Amino acid sequence: MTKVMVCGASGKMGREVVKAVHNDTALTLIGGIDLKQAGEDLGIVAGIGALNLPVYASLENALVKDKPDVIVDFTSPAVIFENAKTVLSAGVHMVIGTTGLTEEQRNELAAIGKEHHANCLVAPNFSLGAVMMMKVSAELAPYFPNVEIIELHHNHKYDAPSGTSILTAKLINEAKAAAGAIADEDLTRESLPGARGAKVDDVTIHSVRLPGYVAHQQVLFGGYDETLTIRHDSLSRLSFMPGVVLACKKIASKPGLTYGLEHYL
Ligand SMILES: NC(=O)C1=CN([C@@H]2O[C@H](COP(=O)(O)OP(=O)(O)OC[C@H]3O[C@@H](n4cnc5c(N)ncnc54)[C@H](OP(=O)(O)O)[C@@H]3O)[C@@H](O)[C@H]2O)C=CC1
Ligand SMILES: O=C(O)C1=N[C@H](C(=O)O)C[C@H](O)C1
Repeated sequence: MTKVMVCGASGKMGREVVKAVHNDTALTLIGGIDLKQAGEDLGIVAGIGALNLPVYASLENALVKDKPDVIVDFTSPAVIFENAKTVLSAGVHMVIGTTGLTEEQRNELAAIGKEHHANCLVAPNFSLGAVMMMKVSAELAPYFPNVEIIELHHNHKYDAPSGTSILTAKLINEAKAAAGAIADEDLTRESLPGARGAKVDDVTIHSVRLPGYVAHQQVLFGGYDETLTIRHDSLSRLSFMPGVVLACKKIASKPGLTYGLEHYL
């Protein structure tokens, strides 16, 4: 049985992860970490009734009390780098759903994990549909090198652009570079700063934040008198749970730091 702790346990994602891990027969939930709900019962925090499991005030507190096989982190871009350093240095595998890690930070974490024999998955999106959207977008990009992304999220999201859109743009840019495909030059002048969105190399990303949305993304390809749009919608946070559970089960057999759930499928 794989012993799992959930960091960010009382958050929107954390509560769903607590339930999903608790409901899986191959995983054993042993505790959670969350600042404000520390000292409470993890099951009560997740809304499923008492489980007689602790919520710790910090990762450090949790790791001196018990040693999980895996820590799943859904906290915030402001703390994820420090959290990951703490977990990997303790020799514990880490499944990271939290967005915001830079390439440089991922490289540093890979080195720490290697030194302490701890594996790490950084997955900006755990839903199967989103992974397929990214894969198909990369396959289309050499044929349609003119591409923009619109990502739409709830208004409590910490970051913009989303982690998913950044990884999508990276995969598209890599596919275009490998094929030698080049987009038309964008000669537009912005009459209002920000009107054309943000660039990740050759791909423009537009971020929408509104109440009512969960997590959605469109990848728009423009061609010769035609357009092609790929759209993915997470209708609730349950869409991420099969990917999180799969990652907890597989991480012990995936050495090093992996970026993207596609490498686990
Ligand atoms: N990879 C994926 O598939 C997905 C990734 N995400 C990402 O996950 C992250 C969290 O999203 P979401 O659940 O919506 O956010 P929430 O704000 O709902 O939850 C974050 C939780 O983490 C807690 N927290 C903050 N700092 C710490 C810390 N140092 N130690 C322990 N707990 C801490 C917060 O507590 P407090 O409120 O007290 O600060 C809060 O309870 C974001 O980066 C988001 O983009 C979201 C959905 C899917
Ligand atoms: O904050 C969110 O909600 C989400 N964050 C991730 C991202 O930034 O891509 C994954 C998903 O889009 C939901």
